[in-house]
Amino acid sequence: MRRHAQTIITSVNAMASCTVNLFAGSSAVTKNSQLSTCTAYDVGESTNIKWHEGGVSRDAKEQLLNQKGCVLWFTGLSGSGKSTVACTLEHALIGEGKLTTLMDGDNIRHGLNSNLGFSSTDRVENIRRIGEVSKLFADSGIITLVSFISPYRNDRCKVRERLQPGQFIEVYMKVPLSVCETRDPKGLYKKARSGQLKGFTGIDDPYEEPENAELVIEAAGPDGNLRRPEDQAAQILEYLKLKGYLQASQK
Ligand SMILES: Nc1ncnc2c1ncn2[C@@H]1O[C@H](COP(=O)(O)OS(=O)(=O)O)[C@@H](OP(=O)(O)O)[C@H]1O
Ligand SMILES: Nc1ncnc2c1ncn2[C@@H]1O[C@H](COP(=O)(O)OP(=O)(O)O)[C@@H](O)[C@H]1O
Repeated sequence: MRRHAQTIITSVNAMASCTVNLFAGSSAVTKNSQLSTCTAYDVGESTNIKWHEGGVSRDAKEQLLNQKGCVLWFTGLSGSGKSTVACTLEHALIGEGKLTTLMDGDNIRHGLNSNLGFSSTDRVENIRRIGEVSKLFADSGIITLVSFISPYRNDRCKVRERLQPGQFIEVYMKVPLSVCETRDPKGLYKKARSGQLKGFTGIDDPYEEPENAELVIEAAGPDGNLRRPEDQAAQILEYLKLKGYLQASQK
């Protein structure tokens, strides 16, 4: 009962700051009208909408889970190991008693984003949409792993801007094209090289490397040998522990 009351107080306090963060990162927000009880806004294509305040705060959820909600954004060429390492890391986090979710480009394109292809316009929308979904998860205190090529720097920056400072952790799978191409588990590089597949990232579509990624996961270790996915995932887990993501803020 006491804990319940505390949670409610925290939520009410959080409501006060809600309006400040309301439209952070949104574009084209204009006041539309003063309705009888509230102010209505136009946002993008949506008109006469109002933000509903008063949900349970992120902090209350983080206390419940004893972790900090964040987005681990894996980016890199096809075959760089994004899915493998994200998956390995997710298992390790669950082993530590943490709540996670994992969104993978290939899988999300089977459902939510099945209406998108690989034109630059569609890739932009793919990343915008997943950026928004990942924000919803992170704002619920969940450690959110996102594994998309996300080739354009500007799109990744926009997702970062939508999140609170420290909530977006860019993980760059820095694996040379030659290594990815040798792996080629789906035979897509072969198809792209032969001209059967057009607009393939790294071949005839650009990949813009991150400039300030929180984590750069190198393909090879100091001995020059290729690193194992388990070791790459361990590097990320260590970072999360060191930076305090695996516990809630102290009260
Ligand atoms: N033209 C082209 N370019 C790049 N990748 C292609 C393409 N066509 C299909 N695929 C397959 O789709 C997977 C990448 O999807 P993403 O949603 O991560 O791509 S993006 O972020 O919108 O660029 C990617 O999966 P991964 O290999 O896991 O990265 C490919 O299997
Ligand atoms: N660290 C690694 N060392 C060797 N092979 C790897 C490593 N990480 C991934 N792989 C292999 O490379 C291929 C591509 O990995 P995947 O995780 O599907 O990459 P992506 O999601 O970036 O396309 C798979 O066959 C996987 O088993």
